[in-house]
Amino acid sequence: MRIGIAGIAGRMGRLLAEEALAAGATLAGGTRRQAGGAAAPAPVLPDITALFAASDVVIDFTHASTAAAHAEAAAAAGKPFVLGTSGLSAEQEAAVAAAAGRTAIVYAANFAPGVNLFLAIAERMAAALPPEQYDAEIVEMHHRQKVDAPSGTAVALGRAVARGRGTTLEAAGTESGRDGHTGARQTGAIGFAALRGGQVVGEHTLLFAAGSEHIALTHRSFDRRVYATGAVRAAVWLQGRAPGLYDMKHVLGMV
Ligand SMILES: NC(=O)C1=CN([C@@H]2O[C@H](COP(=O)(O)OP(=O)(O)OC[C@H]3O[C@@H](n4cnc5c(N)ncnc54)[C@H](OP(=O)(O)O)[C@@H]3O)[C@@H](O)[C@H]2O)C=CC1
Ligand SMILES: O=C(O)C1=N[C@H](C(=O)O)C[C@H](O)C1
Repeated sequence: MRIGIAGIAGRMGRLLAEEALAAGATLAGGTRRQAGGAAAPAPVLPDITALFAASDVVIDFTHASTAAAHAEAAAAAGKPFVLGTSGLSAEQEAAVAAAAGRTAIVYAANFAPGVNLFLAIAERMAAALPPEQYDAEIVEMHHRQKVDAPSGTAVALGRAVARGRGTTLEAAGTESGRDGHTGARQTGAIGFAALRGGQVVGEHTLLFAAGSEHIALTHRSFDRRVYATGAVRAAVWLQGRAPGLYDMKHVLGMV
């Protein structure tokens, strides 16, 4: 299997190249935004179209602004696509979903198995703890280079809580970046707080706070290789898959 890697010189791109080779795949090459900077571990191709032409599957951990065009390139080439980029807008997510009508796409906020179990548990906790009594707050911390907030995983946790409560994140309402005279917390809203500093790989805590008790669940990643291993696993799983929008719970057999 030939794996192509968008953003091959990035933090994730370099690990994805190592994990693709470790899984016995061939590295078809990669793309990058600009010449120069960190060395790429495989040939850099001129653009995403050339990358799809050279690959059986492309893995993309780059920037939200590229997601819609990359998903469209996957659909045009009829090749499967693994998308791990975070910070997509509703419009960008809709474009990815539309492309998945024509080719198989795994789009996941987090490729670590433990986080995907966390998402399933979050939904069950939310279903059991009434929003009138239990305020849901999500706290995440990442390395100082991260460019988007809240993290994709934090948003996925918020969506899981909303689903467990029989609603959506949009309908439940969110509170983030509290500062100054914010007024009292809205009942049922889902709170987000993002910390940035040092080289923290990724930490997420989901807290349900009631008048007389708190319950909190935390996931910590110590090595971002866990994401690369999961993404390569998704690339292998996609081979021969029918068009559709999948996520890591499908790859892990959790549904
Ligand atoms: N789903 C998951 O499990 C995980 C998701 N992520 C997400 O993956 C993404 C990348 O993270 P990370 O590897 O740390 O980031 P880096 O900044 O280290 O790497 C990003 C790569 O993408 C390229 N790139 C950046 N912007 C653009 C652009 N506008 N057009 C084309 N290429 C671009 C860069 O190219 P160049 O080298 O030329 O600068 C670089 O190779 C983030 O959205 C992050 O949140 C990260 C870890 C796990
Ligand atoms: O940028 C990162 O590093 C990470 N991004 C993903 C996210 O936004 O949730 C996954 C992981 O937390 C690392």
